[in-house]
Formats: sequence, structure tokens, C-alpha cells
Amino acid sequence: MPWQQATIQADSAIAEKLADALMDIGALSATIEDALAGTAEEQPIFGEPGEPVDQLWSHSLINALFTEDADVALLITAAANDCRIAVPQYQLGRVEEQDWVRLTQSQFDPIRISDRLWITPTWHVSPDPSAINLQLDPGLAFGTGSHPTTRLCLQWLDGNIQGGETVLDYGCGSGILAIAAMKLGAGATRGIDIDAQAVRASIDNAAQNGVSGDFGLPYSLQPGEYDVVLANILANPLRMLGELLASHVKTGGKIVLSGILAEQADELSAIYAQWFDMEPAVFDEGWTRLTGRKR
Ligand SMILES: C[S@@+](CC[C@H](N)C(=O)[O-])C[C@H]1O[C@@H](n2cnc3c(N)ncnc32)[C@H](O)[C@@H]1O
Repeated sequence: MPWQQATIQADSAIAEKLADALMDIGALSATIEDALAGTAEEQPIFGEPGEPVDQLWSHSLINALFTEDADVALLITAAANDCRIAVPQYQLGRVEEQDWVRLTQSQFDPIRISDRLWITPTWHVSPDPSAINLQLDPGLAFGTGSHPTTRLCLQWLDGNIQGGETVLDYGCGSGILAIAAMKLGAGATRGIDIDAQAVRASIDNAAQNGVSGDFGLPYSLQPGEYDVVLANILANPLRMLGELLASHVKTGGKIVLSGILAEQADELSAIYAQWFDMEPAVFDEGWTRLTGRKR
């Protein structure tokens, strides 16, 4: 069944309200994007829990999907009336029925972390069968290896795990870091996440990869010290979790922090310097990895 797609130009001040009104009035979906995406004027916007983003792009586009028989002109007019704005300019197109699973899968290729470490979706043949291949499919939990924050941690693991280290992955998401650590030879490994769905995904992904990490919610984390603690979360939780994370690192052990924007690096490094001898930050696409050795 094909659908009708309206691409609507919207003032940033009204884009969110108009998208909501379109949904209320019968659109199947309504997403907002940067009208300048893919150009030099593209405007990245990052949000943090507890710091809601009240800003949209200066030029926004709403992509709204409607059934084949919907009177799109009438619906957009009604939504505009709801928002008390003039009927916006829009273009109408058709979205044909496709094999959506295949289309989605075609967007995920194997990711090379290093010569010996690859992240490969299950439907792909591994590019190098002799390498360490993590089989991970995109799912509901964060962590497919494509995001710079994850990649920075995987590169650290690849360069630093020698064998037998105990590892805590705090904010494990898909479990990718814990699983990579185990595949690289780490010893007892624990993964923690506040999201029960992430814990479930980590358990499933570990089984898929033939390793058996111990994953759970934060309350299940017992006092104990690890050789390596990884936390790819975001600056705000990392600010608050410093003391807790430090308490789980052995003297001489390592902390690896990611999910930090480049401009937040100095501040976060100063916080963790209370417990760790911090090392120079490493940057990738505007994101930062911080590492330190526990005193
Ligand atoms: C950016 S994802 C990282 C996932 C994975 N470790 C990776 O590197 O790709 C952050 C994860 O941290 C979890 N998280 C956020 N705040 C947390 C907290 N205070 N305690 C535990 N987990 C948290 C989120 O649910 C999410 O799964």
C-alpha cells in the first residue's frame, strides 16, 4: 500500500506544534528535520537528560505521512488553523510499499574498529572471518558501533585489553562494550543499565556472541572494584556518577568515559581528576573520550 508524504516548510517557532496538530488530525507520522541538513549550514543540536533542548533548527521541514486516500490539503489546512497560522507551503509525494526490512538492513554495513575487531550485522558475511567479529543488529538499545562515542570506547578496548581484566560497563545499552571486552579476552565482566530493555538486549546480544556477561539494573551492582570501568553515557549523568564510578575502580585501574562533547571535556576531566590521573583527551567528530588511572 503506498502512502502520501507531505514535506512542509515550517517556521522553527511553530514546527513542533504543527507536527503535533498533524498527528492529532490523522497523519500516520510527522517528523521534523533540519531543512539545511547535508549542506554547509547544517546545524547539529545535542540534548542531554535534564537539559531539555528548547531550540529547533532555524529552518525546519516537517515530513508527514498520510494514507493513500487522505485529503492532505484539507488536513494541512485544518492543522494550520489549529495552530492559528497561515497554511504553509508544502510538496506532496508518494512513498511506495517496499521491503522495509531489506531497506533498513542495507543501511547497516560491517564497521571496522581495527584490523582485528569488526562489528558485523547478523545478516552480513564478516569481511574478515579471522578477525574478532561482534555480531550485533540495530535494536531498541543504543550501541551498534556506528556512533563515535561507542567507537572511541571500542578503540580503547582494542588497544588496552590484554587478557583477564575485570570490566564494568556502566550504561551498557546493547552490551556492545562489555561483549567486545570479553571477546578481546577480558575476565569477569558486568554490564549495568537503568533501562530494563537495554539489559535484556545485552543478555541476548551476549548469547548471540557466545559470551556470558552478567547484566543488570543499577540496584544489582554490588560493591566491588574492577580493573576497567567504562561509561559511555552523557556529560550530565557522568558529572553526578563520578564518586560511584570511582568507587568501582581498583587502585591503578582505568576509567574510560565517553558521551562527552568536546567543549565539556575540560570540565569533566577536572571532576574525575579528584580520583584519577587523567590522560590527554581523544576526540572524534566533536565527541571526547577521557581516560584516567585511579590513584
Ligand atoms: C549512549 S548509550 C551507550 C551504550 C553503549 N555502552 C555504547 O557504548 O554504545 C548510554 C546508555 O546509558 C544508559 N544510562 C543513562 N543514564 C544511566 C545511569 N544513570 N545509570 C545507568 N545507565 C544509564 C542508557 O539507558 C543507555 O543505554
